[in-house]
Amino acid sequence: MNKRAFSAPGKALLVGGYLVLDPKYQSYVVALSSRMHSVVQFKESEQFKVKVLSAQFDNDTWEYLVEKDEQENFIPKEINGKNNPFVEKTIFNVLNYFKHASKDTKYDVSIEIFSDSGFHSKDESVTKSNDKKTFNFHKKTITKVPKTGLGSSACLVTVLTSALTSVYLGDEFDVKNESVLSLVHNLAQVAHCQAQGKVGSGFDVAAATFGSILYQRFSPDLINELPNIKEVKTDYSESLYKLGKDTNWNFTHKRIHLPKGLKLVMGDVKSGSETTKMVAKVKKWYQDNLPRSEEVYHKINQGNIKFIESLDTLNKTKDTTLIDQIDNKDIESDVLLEARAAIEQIRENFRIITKEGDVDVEPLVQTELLNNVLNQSGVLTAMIPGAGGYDAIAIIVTENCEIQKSNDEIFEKVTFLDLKQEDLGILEEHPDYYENLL
Ligand SMILES: Nc1ncnc2c1ncn2[C@@H]1O[C@H](COP(=O)(O)OP(=O)(O)OP(=O)(O)O)[C@@H](O)[C@H]1O
Ligand SMILES: C[C@@](O)(CCOP(=O)(O)O)CC(=O)O
Repeated sequence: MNKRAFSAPGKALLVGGYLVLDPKYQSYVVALSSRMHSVVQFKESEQFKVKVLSAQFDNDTWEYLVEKDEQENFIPKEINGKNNPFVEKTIFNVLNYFKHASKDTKYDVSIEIFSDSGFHSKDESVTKSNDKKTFNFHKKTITKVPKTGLGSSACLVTVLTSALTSVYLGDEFDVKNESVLSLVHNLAQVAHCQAQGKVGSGFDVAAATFGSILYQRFSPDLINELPNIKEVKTDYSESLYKLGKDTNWNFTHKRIHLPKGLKLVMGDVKSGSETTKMVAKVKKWYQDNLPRSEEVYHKINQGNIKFIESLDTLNKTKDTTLIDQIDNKDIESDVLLEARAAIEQIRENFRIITKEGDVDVEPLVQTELLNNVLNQSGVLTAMIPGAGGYDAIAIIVTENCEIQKSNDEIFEKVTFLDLKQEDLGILEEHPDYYENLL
């Protein structure tokens, strides 16, 4: 049996929350060292089967028999009554994409999923390791273990898409090849949207695939226009093939990385904010308050762009005193002040939405926490990532700064996550590194 392994990173949307849903706005998405992994093995078989095992979550297993409907579309059917829409939609899309190329070849595919500890609360878990990797094992099924908000479903879909695509493409599946990444991205976006039942901005799947990026979304019509095979009797694979391979998705995913000497620190505060409800409330506030709401978005966007530009300037600067200025709480340089002011402009306007829209984008407790964080030495700036709410904070600090070890009572409710910014998205991993975890 062939055996290969892949991984994809979690994400933090540092600037661009809500605005990223509109293709006209840019966002700054950081990929994280917390990764999801897939280990895939397959052989040709009489019966088409895909088995996915996520042993860390009480040995969760999903086993699909793949059959064809009247229109010859591949339909995965779970045989033990277990449901995981993200797994099912990924299998559905990858298999139908390759339907024509694969002719009638049937496979028996087995995929193991491994998830780095950053994605879920470690409470009540035990670690298992070999000399290469350590993973946390939970007593509960995946849906019962609290998440930290790093985008586990997007990473899962991305590594599963990689695993299944590698079955079909063999040696041509090279994750250093941009067209391979584009194909995985396109198929993973489709599967993720279908599993979520909505077309989000897709920044999480884009970061899982391409790594840390400036992101501007694709048009939601691309996915909305795919046929719904429950309503229309049609060959789905034809439309999907065009969308996966021959369509220009027209989205931005330009590589970025944090400036030298700086690092990202993420703090998990308390899970509980529901992104879908928050997005609905912010959209309602926006519609009810036009044209003023557009001005608020405009100011947030100005802040986003100022932040992106100041990080770009920092990436190019030769000024060696800047890190000391941050460490000594003596920030004088224009570019550092600009980066701070940009985030303040974004936060100020998110607080307007919070108040007027009655939606906790930057609730008072988070405002107080972030303001306290800004007073610590070594801190350049701090924000609520993504949709905001009570979930998390993101802090950009100097490499020497050890804020995550602080005993200051302001961090009483904060659990710092053991992760860092990473440049790359999908990586090919060594399949043996996942064996004999004890
Ligand atoms: N390790 C895993 N094994 C199997 N399924 C997983 C795994 N991680 C995530 N999933 C799937 O993803 C679902 C969680 O997706 P959901 O969109 O609710 O959270 P998320 O992507 O982590 O959200 P956020 O963007 O807020 O971080 C799980 O219920 C499960 O179906
Ligand atoms: C509010 C939104 O812009 C970001 C949500 O980000 P997160 O899942 O909170 O990291 C929604 C989206 O982009 O799909």
